[in-house]
Amino acid sequence: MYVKICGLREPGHVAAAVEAGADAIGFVLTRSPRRITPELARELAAAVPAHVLTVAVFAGETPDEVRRAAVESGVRAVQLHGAHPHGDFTALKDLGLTLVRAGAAAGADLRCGAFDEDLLIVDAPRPGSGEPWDWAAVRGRPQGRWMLAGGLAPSNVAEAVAAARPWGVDVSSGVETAPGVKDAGLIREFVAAARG
Ligand SMILES: O=C(O)c1ccccc1N[C@@H]1O[C@H](COP(=O)(O)O)[C@@H](O)[C@H]1O
Repeated sequence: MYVKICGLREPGHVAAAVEAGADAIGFVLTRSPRRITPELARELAAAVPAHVLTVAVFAGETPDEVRRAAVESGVRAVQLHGAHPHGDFTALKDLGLTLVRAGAAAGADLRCGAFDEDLLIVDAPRPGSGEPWDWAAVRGRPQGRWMLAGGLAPSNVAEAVAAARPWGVDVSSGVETAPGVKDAGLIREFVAAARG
C-alpha cells in the first residue's frame, strides 16, 4: 500500500512521516490553510531521503506558475488538483518530474495515464476538506496506479481501503489536530493502519 502524507509544513512532521514509512510527502503550494512557500518546501524537501517522493500540490495555477514554483522548491513530483486540462500535463512533461493528476471521481477519466500523468488521485469533491465520501462507489473503476483520498484518517483508512481497493492512499486533514496543524502520532497511526 503506497502512502502519501500531504500538507506538511514543519521539519518534525516531515521526519515523522519519513520514519513512519511514508512513500510520498506533499507540500501545498496553492491556496489552503496548509500553504507554504516554495522556499520552505525546498528546505523541507532537502531533509527527505531519495526513496521518499516529494510532491508539490497545485490547484488552478497556470503551467508557467507551476513550473516556476516546482523548480524553486526542488521537489520530485507535481500534483495538479482539479480541472487541469490534458495540455497542462503535456506542458510540464519536459520538467522530468513525476506528474500526479488529482480530483473528484464524478465526470473524471479514471484511467491513470489518460492525461500523461504517472499517478492518479481520486479525491472528495472538496480537496483538503477532510470530508469522507462514498469510497465504495469507485471500487473497480480507476485503472493503474491510483490513490484514494478525501476524509481518510487512522480510524477509517482500513475500511476505506477495503471499500475502494486502491493502489495507495493520500491524507491531509485526518492526521491533523486543526486545519494545517499536523500531529506526529496521527501520522504514525495512519501509516500503520493503511498497511494493517
Ligand atoms: O490539502 C489541501 O489543503 C489541498 C488544497 C488544495 C488542493 C489539494 C489539497 N490537498 C489534497 O487533498 C487531499 C486530502 O484531503 P483530506 O484533507 O485528507 O480530506 C489530498 O489529495 C491532498 O493532496
